[in-house]
Amino acid sequence: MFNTLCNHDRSDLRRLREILERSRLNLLDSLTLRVHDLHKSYGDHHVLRGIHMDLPPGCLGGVVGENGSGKSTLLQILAGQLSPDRGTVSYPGGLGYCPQHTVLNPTFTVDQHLRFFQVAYDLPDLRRGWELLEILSFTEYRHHRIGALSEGTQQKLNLALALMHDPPLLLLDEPYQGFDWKTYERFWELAAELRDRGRSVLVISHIAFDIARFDRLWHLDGGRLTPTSADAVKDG
Ligand SMILES: Nc1ncnc2c1ncn2[C@@H]1O[C@H](COP(=O)(O)OP(=O)(O)OP(=O)(O)O)[C@@H](O)[C@H]1O
Repeated sequence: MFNTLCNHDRSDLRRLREILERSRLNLLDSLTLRVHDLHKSYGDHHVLRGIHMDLPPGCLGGVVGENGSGKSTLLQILAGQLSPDRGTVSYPGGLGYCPQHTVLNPTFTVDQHLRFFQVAYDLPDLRRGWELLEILSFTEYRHHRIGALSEGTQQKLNLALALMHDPPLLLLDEPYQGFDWKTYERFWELAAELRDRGRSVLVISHIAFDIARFDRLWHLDGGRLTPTSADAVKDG
C-alpha cells in the first residue's frame, strides 16, 4: 500500500516537473528575440542574405564583421527603423536602440533630452536616467547644450537615452565609440548587469577587441551570420 502510494506520488511529481519545464521553455520562447531569414538589398547590392538569430533573456550577444558587412543595416531592421525585403523579426515588446550615429538636438541640454524621452517613454520619474548619467560619469554636463559637448559625451547621452526606460531588449550599435577607458569599462559592467537582470543585450562590436565579453557571438560575413567563438574571431 505504502509502495503504491509512493509510486503514485513519484509519477505525479515527474508529470508536474515536466509541465513546469514545458511552461518554463514556452515562457523563454515567448521572451526571445527571434530573427528568421532576413534579406536586405540596396539597389542590386544584396547586403543581408538570410539572417537567422535567437537571443534569449539574460544573454549578452555580439555581432562582429568587417566594415560594410551590414551590421548597422541588421540592427536598424531589428529596431524597426528599416524594412527588410524578406524575413521576420519578433520580440516580446519594448526595446532600446542606440544607433551608431547620435540623433540629438544640438540646441537642447542633456536634461532637456532626458525630460523629452521621459514623456516619450511615459516614465513616472527620471531616477534611472540620472543614475545612468552617474554611471557613465557625465552628471556635470546636465545643463550643457549638446552642441557644446564632445562626441564622447554626446555618445554617453545617446546610450543613456536607449537604456533609461529599462526595456527587455537592447540593441546597441558600437555604443562606446569615443568613450575614455574608464567609461568603456563602465559600459561593459552595465551591459553585464543588464544581462544578469534578465535583459537581452545585442551589441555590434569591432573585431578582436571586446568579444571575450559575450555569451553568444556571431560573425557577419557575406550577408550571413555564423555562430562563432572569441578565439575563432581572434585567430581568423
Ligand atoms: N542607405 C543606403 N543606401 C545604399 N547603400 C547603403 C545604405 N546603407 C548602407 N549601405 C551599404 O550597405 C553596406 C552595409 O552597410 P552597413 O552600414 O550596414 O555596414 P556596417 O557593417 O555597419 O559598416 P561599418 O562597420 O562601417 O559601420 C555597405 O556597403 C554600405 O555602403
